[in-house]
Amino acid sequence: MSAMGVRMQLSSPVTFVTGNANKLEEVKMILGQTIPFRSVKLDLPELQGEPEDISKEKCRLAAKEVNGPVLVEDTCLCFNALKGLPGPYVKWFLQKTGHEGLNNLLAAYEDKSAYALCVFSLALGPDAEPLTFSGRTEGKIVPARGPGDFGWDPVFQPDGYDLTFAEMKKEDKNKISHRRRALDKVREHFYENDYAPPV
Ligand SMILES: O=P(O)(O)OP(=O)(O)OP(=O)(O)OC[C@H]1O[C@@H](n2cnc3c(O)ncnc32)[C@H](O)[C@@H]1O
Ligand SMILES: [Mg+2]
Repeated sequence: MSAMGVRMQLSSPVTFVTGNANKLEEVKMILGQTIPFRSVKLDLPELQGEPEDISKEKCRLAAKEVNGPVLVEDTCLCFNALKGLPGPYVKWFLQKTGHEGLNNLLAAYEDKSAYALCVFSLALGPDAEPLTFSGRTEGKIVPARGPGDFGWDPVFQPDGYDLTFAEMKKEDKNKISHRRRALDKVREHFYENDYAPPV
C-alpha cells in the first residue's frame, strides 16, 4: 500500500528507456518477471552535472516522450584519484580514447581505485517528480582484459575478484554490479508501494 493507503494503479507497464542494448539485456536478466516493464530504444539528450540530476532530467524527458511511467538510468565510472571523474562523461572518454586512454588517465597516480555507479530514475508519468535509486560497486582500473562488447567492463576489476567485469560470467557480474544494487532498490520500492500491475 502507498502512504495514502490507496493502491497506485500504473497506467501501463513501466517503460525502460535506453539507447544501450547491453544495459537492457542486463536489466531484463536482473528484473526477470518481478516488475512489469517493456522497453523503448531512445538515445535521450543528457544534462551535464551531478549523476542524480542527469538521471532525473533524462527521466523527465523520457516520461514526456512516452507519456506514461518510465524508468531510465545513467551510469558513471568514477576514479578516486580524479575526485570522481570521468564519472558521467566516461562514455565520451571511452569513445575517443578507448580502454587504454582510461588507464592512461591514471598514469600519474598511484591510486587506481574506482567505483561504478548506476542511478535509476523512476517517474510514474510526465508530471511526476522522478525518484532516484543508486547502486555502487567498488573496484580498480586495470589494463583491458576480456571481451570488449560492453563499455568499460574490460578495465574494471571489482574488489574481491581476480576477474574484470568483462571476464566474469554475466550472472556473476549481475550479482554484484552497480546496476544490480540499484535495481534491488527499485524492486523494493515497487513492493513497498504495491503498485498494481497494469490491466
Ligand atoms: O541511452 P542511455 O541509457 O543513456 O545509454 P548510454 O550508452 O548513453 O549510457 P550512459 O549515458 O549511462 O553512459 C554510460 C557509459 O558507460 C557504459 N556503461 C554503462 N553501463 C556499463 C556497464 O555495466 N559496464 C560497462 N560499461 C557500461 C556505456 O556503454 C556508456 O559508454
Ligand atoms: Mg546516455
